[in-house]
Amino acid sequence: MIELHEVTKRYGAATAVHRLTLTVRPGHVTGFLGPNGAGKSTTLRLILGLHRPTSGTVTVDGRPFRERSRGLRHVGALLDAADVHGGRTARAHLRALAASNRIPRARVDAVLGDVGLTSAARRRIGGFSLGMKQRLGIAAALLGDPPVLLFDEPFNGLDPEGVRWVRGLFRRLAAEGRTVFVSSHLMSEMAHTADHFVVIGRGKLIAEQSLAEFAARGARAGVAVRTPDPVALTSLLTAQGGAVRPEGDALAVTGLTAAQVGELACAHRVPLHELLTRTASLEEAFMELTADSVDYPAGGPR
Ligand SMILES: Nc1ncnc2c1ncn2[C@@H]1O[C@H](COP(=O)(O)OP(=O)(O)OP(=O)(O)O)[C@@H](O)[C@H]1O
Repeated sequence: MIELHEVTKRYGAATAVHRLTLTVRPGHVTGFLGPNGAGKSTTLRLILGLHRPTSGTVTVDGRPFRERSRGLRHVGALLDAADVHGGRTARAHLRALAASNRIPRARVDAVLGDVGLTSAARRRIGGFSLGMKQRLGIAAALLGDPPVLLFDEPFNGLDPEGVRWVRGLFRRLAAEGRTVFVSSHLMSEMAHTADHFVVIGRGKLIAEQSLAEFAARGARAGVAVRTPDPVALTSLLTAQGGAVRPEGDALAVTGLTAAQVGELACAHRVPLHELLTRTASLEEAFMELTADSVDYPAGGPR
């Protein structure tokens, strides 16, 4: 379990993380989302003890991570796949990590196999593609068979097969009872990978919830219905407390379930041509949640 309590991190006058309190639990893949500059990488570095909080406490399984020797046995992390010694071979890199964490050498070839790099084990890392470096970084995170795993943007540079593999790997690690905390900008990937989400903006917690709760909160969540008699149906639905607005040739309804809409229409003999429950995509929900916290919005099309 990862616990942050009232954590603030300032760099000079800039506040990267502001009074952040959150718990990341075992048995789940928890997605860590936020716009550029929201404080995700800083938070991961605080968890790993690479930065000290200006105030507040950060613990992993009840203790600050910094206090643990042989850290890779407790927490495996991939922060920056490019941050490796290019002159070393993949195997030498992992052997050095294993030796300094008293991890049996046999684990090195095991994790190289797990990430599909066995045939590249003797090659120098400097010649690796970004995707291969990501795989190597994931191998390093798995090396100590740790109960807690942190990944910063792990999908970067991976081909579709790699993305699918990482997705399955994270789910497997969580199913084994580990804590898996993953930051990513790829909402669609996270929707397929994570079952819990933590969203931050400008260093502050915006939401901490399950995938279902997250998707249900978007403005597009609700019921869509098509009928040849929208006037009659609109007055029926609003009389029952629903909010109705036209959307193309359909009506978007909130405040009533699809079952309620269908039963009302049936009872009053209003024909329906289509009736469906909609959830917002993760991306839509994310955009709505973070709309006020975007530091670097892109200009619109010109
Ligand atoms: N070492 C540092 N010195 C000064 N400011 C920093 C430092 N590291 C981060 N910051 C600032 O803290 C804020 C949060 O940065 P951070 O990298 O944690 O965000 P992020 O959510 O990981 O962003 P991105 O999605 O773009 O990677 C930013 O405003 C950044 O400029």
